[in-house]
Amino acid sequence: LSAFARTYSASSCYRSSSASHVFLQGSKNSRILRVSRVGRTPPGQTLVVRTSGNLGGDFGTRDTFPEEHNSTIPSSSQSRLAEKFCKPLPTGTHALSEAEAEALLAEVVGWRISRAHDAGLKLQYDWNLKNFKAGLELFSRIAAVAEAEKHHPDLHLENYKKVRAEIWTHTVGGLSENDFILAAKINQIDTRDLVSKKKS
Ligand SMILES: C[C@H](O)[C@H](O)[C@H]1CNC2=NC(N)=NC(=O)C2=N1
Repeated sequence: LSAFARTYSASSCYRSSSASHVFLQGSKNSRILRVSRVGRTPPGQTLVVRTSGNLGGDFGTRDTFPEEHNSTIPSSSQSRLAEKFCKPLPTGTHALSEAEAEALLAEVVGWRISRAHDAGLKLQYDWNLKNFKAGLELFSRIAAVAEAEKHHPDLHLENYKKVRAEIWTHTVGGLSENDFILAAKINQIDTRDLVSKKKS
């Protein structure tokens, strides 16, 4: 791999209609890359993309790219969780331990675990949106996923365009696999038309 090989924990990588573009949706924003060649790239393999410029901060790189670099397609584990379904938990199910939660966290790009001192663990994700209406639109897209899964996040819309989702399993008072499944499905929501382009 070239010295500039980068491994992106992109939440999803898919081709737009024109075969010349691949869309890498990163943890916070998304960028369109001009692809020098498009081939079938199964998850876990390396997709060679040619960028027309700097990818910017959300992929964790700030230096300008040389002509070509390599991105690794996210491992299939991310889609593994997104393909599962939330299920009612048997009574007495325990919340995941911190170690179990950390292990699953690797499969939900951009989410973090919050450890409120007196409460159980929660998953959190923040979006910076274009405007207030985009925030409400994101709420309704998340609501569709939550209703389908019968598993619901707390949603906050503050400073008119910042949305935070918090997920935990009320019945166990902490995290369960259901929370990570919901987070993985939320990661599949296309937010390109809602997120703010500038970093803030
Ligand atoms: C009956 C209904 O499905 C249950 O009350 C669901 C609703 N949504 C839920 N959402 C979350 N986050 N935790 C739960 O325990 C939960 N329980």
